[in-house]
Amino acid sequence: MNFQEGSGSGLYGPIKGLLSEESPPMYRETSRKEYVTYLYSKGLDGTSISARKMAGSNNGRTQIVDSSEYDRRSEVQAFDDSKVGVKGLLDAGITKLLRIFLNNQPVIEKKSDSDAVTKLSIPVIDFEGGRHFHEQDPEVKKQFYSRDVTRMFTYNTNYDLHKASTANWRDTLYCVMVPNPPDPEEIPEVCRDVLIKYMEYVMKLGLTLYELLSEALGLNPNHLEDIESQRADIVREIKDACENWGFFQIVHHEIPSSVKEKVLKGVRHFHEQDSEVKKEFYSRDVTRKVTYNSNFDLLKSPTANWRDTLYCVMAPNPPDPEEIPEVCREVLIEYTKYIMKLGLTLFELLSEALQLKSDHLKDMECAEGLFITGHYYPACPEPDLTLGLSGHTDSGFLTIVLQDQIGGLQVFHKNQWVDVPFLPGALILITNDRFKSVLHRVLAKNVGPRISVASFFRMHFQEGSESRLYGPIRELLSDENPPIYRETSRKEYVTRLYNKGLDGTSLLSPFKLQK
Ligand SMILES: O=C(O)CCC(=O)C(=O)O
Ligand SMILES: [Fe+2]
Repeated sequence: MNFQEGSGSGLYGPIKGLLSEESPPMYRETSRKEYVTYLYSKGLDGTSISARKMAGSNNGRTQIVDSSEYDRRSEVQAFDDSKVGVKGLLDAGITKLLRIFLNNQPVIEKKSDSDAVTKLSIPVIDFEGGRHFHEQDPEVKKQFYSRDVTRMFTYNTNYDLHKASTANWRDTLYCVMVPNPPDPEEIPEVCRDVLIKYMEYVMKLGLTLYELLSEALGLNPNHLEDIESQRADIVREIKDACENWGFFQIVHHEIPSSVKEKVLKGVRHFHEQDSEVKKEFYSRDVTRKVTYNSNFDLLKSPTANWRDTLYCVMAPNPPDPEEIPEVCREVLIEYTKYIMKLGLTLFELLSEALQLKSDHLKDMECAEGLFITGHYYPACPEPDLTLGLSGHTDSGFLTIVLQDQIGGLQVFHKNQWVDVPFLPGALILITNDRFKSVLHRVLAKNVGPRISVASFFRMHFQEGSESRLYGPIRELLSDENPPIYRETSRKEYVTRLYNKGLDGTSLLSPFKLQK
């Protein structure tokens, strides 16, 4: 807290639960005021302070293919029997796409036509706000220049200019954001919105870190935090994103960059192994926990996509580690732990956003099943004639997608396809049911490979109890809000997905009740 915030009389000292005769206190108690005053009077002196409509617009190029002109089934089968995937086709030097990849939707807009792609963009937090403040006209900035530590917003050069032996080459904008947020009008306009949003993310990250630090000290996870109120802001943002987009990007989550880089690399290594090594995994047997193939729906869908995938059923019953390809074994196991944890956090926030108790979605077993897919989209010789992944809605309760820097993922929003830009460190999340289940696809590109890892929270065929039925959450139903969908079992639902393939239509529509 800053000077003027909170109770002045609270004292802080070593956590009592950590003290004993062998570990007597090493530091005396102090008040916030004494501590922060000391910081300001000392300055930085080098010492410790000890403290995606489907047709889209028609102005693009169209591609119509009559699939009855050739024996599609046997060409598909021949491709499947080769077990080399689209990567194998590229490696063999093809420069023209096999017919099975040509898009036979009645119309597909030319994807590279930027006018056909919307100017709408996924809400992303602009972290440039701080820089804009400093690059304003000095006269504008002067009104904030102050050393009055009771002001919520100030700007100056070296907060300790008058105390420190050496001044530093730096100007700073200071903002006291919680517990009593300033009136937004007090925040410099050029960075107002971004500071407010940024604060929300930082508060959330702080909570997580406090929990981890508490646990590292062997204390109750809530020991170090009592700033839970900030969670309400995140829940509000999530509700808004889920109702309006069915999609959001998250930054500042708990998965270390190193783990994300390693899992993308691991998936790439798997796909770039010798075809003979990969063939032992090539299968369409949905009862196997770890398989690899090109287009899970190759034999059902109207068009093949330019993509190969490694599939791993990781929860509730993980495979024997030996079953996971060696080149990505360790990292997939590690990534699973992080994704399960992040999933639990997201299900809590989503439950709250639905005004249910935090554990509601978890208690419904939404977080029990995890199906991880490692996609490989090689550079495509004719990217305008096919797709990396046809338009679809996902089959799980929630999907967390990690994509690399190549891009190509799009979501359908307000009758337009919107690009999902690569954000370093961002995860992409797709929600189902009351919240929008967003239609999305991946473009094929002439650069690549593009790697992505999509983690679906859903059980696979053989997992969990077969009799369990899923339908609209009862607590969300009322006379004004009658159920829109009928109940279904996991088996019926997943079987439908596999029988239907990705044909550009919503997976949920067959489960709609008649009006
Ligand atoms: O590769 C991507 O970015 C998206 C993958 C996806 O939507 C899926 O696997 O369902
Ligand atoms: Fe998807």
